[in-house]
Amino acid sequence: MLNVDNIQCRYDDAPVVQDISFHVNDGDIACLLGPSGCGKTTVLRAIAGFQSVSAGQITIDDRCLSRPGFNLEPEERHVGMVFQDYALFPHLSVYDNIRFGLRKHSRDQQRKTVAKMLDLVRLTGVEKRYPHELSGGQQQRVALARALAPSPALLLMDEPFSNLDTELRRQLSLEVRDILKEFGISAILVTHDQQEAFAFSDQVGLLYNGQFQQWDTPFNLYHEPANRTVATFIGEGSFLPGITGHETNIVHTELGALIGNRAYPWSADTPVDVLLRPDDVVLTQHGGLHATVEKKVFTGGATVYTLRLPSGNRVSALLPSHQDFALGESLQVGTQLDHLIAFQRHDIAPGSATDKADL
Ligand SMILES: Nc1ncnc2c1ncn2[C@@H]1O[C@H](COP(=O)(O)OP(=O)(O)OP(=O)(O)O)[C@@H](O)[C@H]1O
Repeated sequence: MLNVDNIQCRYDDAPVVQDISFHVNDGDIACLLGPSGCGKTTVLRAIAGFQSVSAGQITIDDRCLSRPGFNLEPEERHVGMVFQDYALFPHLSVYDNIRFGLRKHSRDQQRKTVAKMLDLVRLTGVEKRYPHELSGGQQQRVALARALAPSPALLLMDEPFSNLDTELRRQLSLEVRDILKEFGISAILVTHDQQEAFAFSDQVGLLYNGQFQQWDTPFNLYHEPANRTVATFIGEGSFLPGITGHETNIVHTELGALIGNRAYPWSADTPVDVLLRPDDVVLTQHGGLHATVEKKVFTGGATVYTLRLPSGNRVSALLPSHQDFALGESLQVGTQLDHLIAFQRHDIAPGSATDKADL
């Protein structure tokens, strides 16, 4: 449906994002994730028509929206937008805010659409109120209703939940996802919150320094990171040094011989770093290694421990919180892995194809 083909955007003649390609299928929710300043909003603004492209093109259903020298007006794109700060008109009632994009429709049609939208965002009954008479969460629902009222082909959302407190943020983002899915609305979310990106989206693109590091499902970003940047940014994890064995799927580490399920491209005795997620590190009864509890973060159902291994290397372990270990306590730990993600150490530039292997 939406096709972003190799676009580049510039500010003051310097490229800010480049080589950006992805597509969004009908009814899919995509997400642009990345640290502050990596270019997420710039890509979103290019799709909305507020930012021109200096290379590549953007199309919706084969209709060209942008290419160098051509920028279809934002209002001609059939794209809705929801912003972080709600951007409601303060002097207009909820009713008038929602019907703002429906000025070409008949009064009767406007009334029916506004009622339908209020029902959709579960706000029926507040149409006469003004934005300042609503909570932040309610204002954002009105903004969503306003953006969806003209039936856009695509909804763009720029950090729409970040002005809300944590609990409301989680709750509203799940509700909005349900609404989009129920009505088959395609959308792109911009966020720097990884948990939000994972819970909300079908596909996530990780942007770093203006370039995509990986465009994939949340599951693959977590379990199959394409390079060190993705492995470091996504999820919690530690890199444990190891040496490849003579068998092409084994890495020898302090935590024992870790066995992957695929062959790696390196010769024996190559220094590598193995990515260990906190749920890969487990307590063992027999064998294993003694590790000292250095830090602990209680998260409710589980506790994340930072463990120091005899070598001084540190790993994280996610353990059920009913087993409560004290700082300084010694635990016997091992690993439980489905497959290995390893990166060759130092001698190849991070991010290059041969730098990484799934084992
Ligand atoms: N109008 C502008 N003129 C010049 N540089 C800009 C302009 N807007 C953004 N930039 C720069 O472009 C880069 C990308 O900005 P952008 O807003 O797209 O990042 P972002 O990933 O959305 O960040 P954040 O999460 O902080 O909103 C930043 O370095 C920013 O300083």
